[in-house]
Amino acid sequence: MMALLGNLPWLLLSSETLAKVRTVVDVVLVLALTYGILRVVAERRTLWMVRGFIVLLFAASFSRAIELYFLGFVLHNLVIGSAVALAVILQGEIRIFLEQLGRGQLLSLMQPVVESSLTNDAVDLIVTAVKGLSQDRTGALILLETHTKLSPQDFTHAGIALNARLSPELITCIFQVSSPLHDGAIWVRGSEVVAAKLILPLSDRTGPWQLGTRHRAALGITERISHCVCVVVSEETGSISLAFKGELQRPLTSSKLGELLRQYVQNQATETSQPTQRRHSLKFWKMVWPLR
Ligand SMILES: Nc1ncnc2c1ncn2[C@@H]1O[C@H](COP(=O)(O)OP(=O)(O)OP(=O)(O)O)[C@@H](O)[C@H]1O
Repeated sequence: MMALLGNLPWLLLSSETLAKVRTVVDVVLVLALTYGILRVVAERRTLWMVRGFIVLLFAASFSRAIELYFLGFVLHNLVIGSAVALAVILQGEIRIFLEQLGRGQLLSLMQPVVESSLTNDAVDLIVTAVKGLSQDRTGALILLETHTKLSPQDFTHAGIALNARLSPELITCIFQVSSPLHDGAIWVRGSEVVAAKLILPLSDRTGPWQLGTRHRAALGITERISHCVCVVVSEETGSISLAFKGELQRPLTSSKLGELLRQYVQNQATETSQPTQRRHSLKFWKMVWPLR
């Protein structure tokens, strides 16, 4: 009886309408799944891969729908190959996705991406360290996350994990030439030094100055990823530079560096204090469409 009552609304619909409803539900579910996956994947290059995969998937389905069987066959096999490659590359993200599914936290897939922040306190500590390094002409490369997490795949080599509390003494110590960790960059998230000895992707640009590899590494990572800034101290001259979105500001005094970094903190706070709903839709469209 209950089953009959439950089926009543469906019985009232014609089979044609039912087919249309089913198609709409099907499309909505696929879009929701795509949205969920894109929400979990915060990192830009990973997002490119996932987006490429989704395009391939749609292309394969579309070519079959319009009966281009040979193209459909090739695309279908490409999808399978890419799925295997993605499963290997995106182990971490897939694990998070499956964990959330397993815990029944479907709604959390729609939540904003977890954000980590560069704080004014962290800026003060970094500026103190940079001031000392600059005076001693100790070369340094400090990568700072701003409002979205970086991941080891962003780097050419992810270095050595530290997960240590940020302090001027720690930074100074790491960059001493005698330290086994001094070569490469350090990665700072909030008030933590996540890792040292990172190798960053190099930029092809040399700019008006004949830039060495330390500065080109700062440009390289900030060209590729917009949610980070990179502080460079030149070993040769002690000059301080700041890279953001592939642009280098130099030479800076330590107080100017502090001022610029606090501005980033301020911008980040403004960005994350937008009404949640608007932020969701903006982030979604930013993810689906505009990546440089
Ligand atoms: N891809 C990279 N990622 C991270 N660090 C790097 C990278 N390439 C070079 N470095 C760091 O830069 C150092 C070499 O700096 P180099 O003299 O070539 O650059 P620079 O920009 O002229 O810097 P400086 O003015 O300090 O000499 C290396 O010892 C290493 O610590």
